Formats: sequence, structure tokens, C-alpha cells
Amino acid sequence: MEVVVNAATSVDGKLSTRERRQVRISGEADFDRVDRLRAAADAVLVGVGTVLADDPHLGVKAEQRRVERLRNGRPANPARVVADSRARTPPDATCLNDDAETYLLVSAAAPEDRVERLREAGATVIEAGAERVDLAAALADLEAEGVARLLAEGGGELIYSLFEAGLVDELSVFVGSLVIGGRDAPTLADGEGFVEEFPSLELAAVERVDDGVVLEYRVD
Ligand SMILES: NC(=O)c1ccc[n+]([C@@H]2O[C@H](COP(=O)([O-])OP(=O)(O)OC[C@H]3O[C@@H](n4cnc5c(N)ncnc54)[C@H](OP(=O)(O)O)[C@@H]3O)[C@@H](O)[C@H]2O)c1
Ligand SMILES: Nc1nc(=O)c(N)c(NC[C@H](O)[C@H](O)[C@H](O)COP(=O)(O)O)[nH]1
Repeated sequence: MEVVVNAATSVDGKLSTRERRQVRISGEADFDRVDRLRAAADAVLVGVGTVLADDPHLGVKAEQRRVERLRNGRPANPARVVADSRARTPPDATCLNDDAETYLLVSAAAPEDRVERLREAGATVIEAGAERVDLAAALADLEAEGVARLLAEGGGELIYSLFEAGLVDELSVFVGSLVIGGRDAPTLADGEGFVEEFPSLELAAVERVDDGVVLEYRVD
């Protein structure tokens, strides 16, 4: 499986405010670039923190791209995937609507009644890990379901864990021309943080987009 991470940060590396309120960092051209990334993916992954904060749809916005996917025998929208150890996703979350398939990655600690409610809401549940979702095992199950290209759109806790597990192949970051600040604001990669061995990246491209810049990396 090819795992591509994409996110937008402020110049000071923040994904959103300290209140975790969604900030429109990307401009029109960058959101269009994200839409292309989604159209090229089999599935789009976020953490439950992003679902609770943003209630995202995670579908392909451009109709032409959905038509193109259908013409190629693929579903109009990539599947949505939520990493949600304890099944905290609200049953009426937008990412559970009928526009695309939705996988819920849970751990063995998820309360059965919540899992059942989300199954009834249409989610396909994958259990991996005891307390927290074991991403490597869950992604292997997703690959067995036919997901060959996965786009991960955050947030910071999830992105850190994907790097920590050595699962990331590509990273693209839109750096917008604003400062969000805040020691408690989420950043591109939160979690425990690396102390000695840092994931090494190869800078593949730099492009000015909207009023910011897109940095593209291959992960060694
Ligand atoms: N600017 C951007 O591009 C962008 C993109 C995405 C999000 N955001 C912003 O980022 C914020 C959300 O980020 P976040 O870091 O709080 O949340 P997140 O990364 O979306 O979700 C984190 C949660 O995912 C669950 N999870 C399950 N398995 C995990 C694993 N193996 N590793 C890590 N997490 C796992 C954990 O909850 P459980 O333990 O309960 O499962 C964890 O608390 C929001 O404010 C949103 O607006 C911005
Ligand atoms: N590329 C990007 N630029 C931003 O300025 C921003 N705030 C996000 N945030 C990512 C987060 O995952 C959002 O929740 C989804 O971008 C919402 O996705 P929908 O439009 O509902 O499909 N992503």
C-alpha cells in the first residue's frame, strides 16, 4: 500500500487553533490540489479527533473527477477511513453518509454497543490493537480489502503515529501565509515526538500555490 500524507499548516506549523477550531489555511488552488489527491486515492484516512472537530465529508468535490473515476470502474468517491479506538465517531457524522463506503478502525477496547451503532449507521468495522488502533495491522486489513493508495489527511496525532510506525511513503504540506500560534494548538505531527531517530525525508518539489507554498517529500 502507498500511504500519502497531506495537510495544510500555518507558517508556525499549526494545523488549527488551540481550541481545535478548523482554520481555512488552504486557498482555492490548494483545495483543488487536495481534491486531485483524493480522486487518485482508494481511501482517505483521518483520526477521530478530526471527525469530532471538523465533521468532514472527505469526498471528491469536482464532478468531472467523480465521473472519471466511474469511467475507470472505481466508485465515485474514495472510501473514508476513521482511526477511532473507542468508537467515538457520532453515528450521524457526515463521513458516514451514503456518498462513499466508510471503514472504522477500532481497538479491542471499543464498547460493543457503540461499535454496533456505527455498523448500523453503515460503517465497516476493522478491529486492530488492544487499547489503541494498531495502524500497521489495520492498514494491512485495508489492503486486503483492495486499498492500494491511501491518502491520510490528519490530524497531528494520527500523522505522528503513521510516521512512528514507518508507514508513510509521501508527504505534501501546504504552508499558508499566516501565524496561528499557541503551545496547545495541533501541529503537523504531535504524539510523543521523536527524540533521536527522526524520519528522514527527501525534498521532491517546491511550488508556490495561492499565497503559500507546497512542499512535497518522499519518505526514505
Ligand atoms: N490543516 C489541516 O490540514 C488539518 C487536517 C486535519 C485535521 N486538522 C485539525 O487538526 C485537529 C485534529 O487533530 P488531532 O491531532 O486532535 O486529531 P486526529 O489526529 O485527527 O485524531 C487523533 C485521535 O485519533 C485516535 N487514534 C486512533 N488510533 C490512533 C493511533 N494509532 N495514533 C494516533 N491517534 C489514533 C485517537 O483517539 P482514540 O484513542 O480515542 O482512538 C486520537 O486522539 C482539528 O482541529 C482539525 O481541524 C487540520
Ligand atoms: N488541505 C487542507 N487545508 C486546510 O486549510 C484545512 N483546514 C484542511 N483540513 C483538513 C481536514 O481534514 C478537513 O476536515 C477536511 O479538509 C474537510 O474535508 P471536506 O471539505 O469536508 O471534505 N485541509
